[in-house]
Amino acid sequence: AAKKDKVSKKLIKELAPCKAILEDLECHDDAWPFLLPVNTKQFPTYKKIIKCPMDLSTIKKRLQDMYYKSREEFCTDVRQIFNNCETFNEDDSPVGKAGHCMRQFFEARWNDLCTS
Ligand SMILES: Cc1ncccc1N[C@@H]1CCC[C@@H]1S(C)(=O)=O
Repeated sequence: AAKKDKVSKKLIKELAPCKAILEDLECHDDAWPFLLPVNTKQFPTYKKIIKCPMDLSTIKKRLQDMYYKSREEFCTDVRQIFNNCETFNEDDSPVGKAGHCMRQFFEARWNDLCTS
């Protein structure tokens, strides 16, 4: 039991900062395209082009459900949002620009963590 407790304590320590970063992403001015799963009724080709859809509400649920086993798994899901955005949207489109901005914001916050 002691070993398990140590692991879970470590995990809470690891994932608490992820929750803080997620909240900052959700309230960012440029988060509007990424708050919910892409509407495949509005964008019927999305499912065909994007194999691993991801969005901020899904990551929030995964954090709450203790789905992530490490900080890295959280980071991979966040980067998936921005990679999908680059695949589907033109760089100079409103959604494309928002994606580049949000990725920069995230990576800076992520670096703060890793060096802290
Ligand atoms: C992130 C994304 N990537 C490709 C196409 C569309 C979108 N977002 C749309 C634009 C605003 C919200 C909708 S949404 C998330 O409701 O579909």
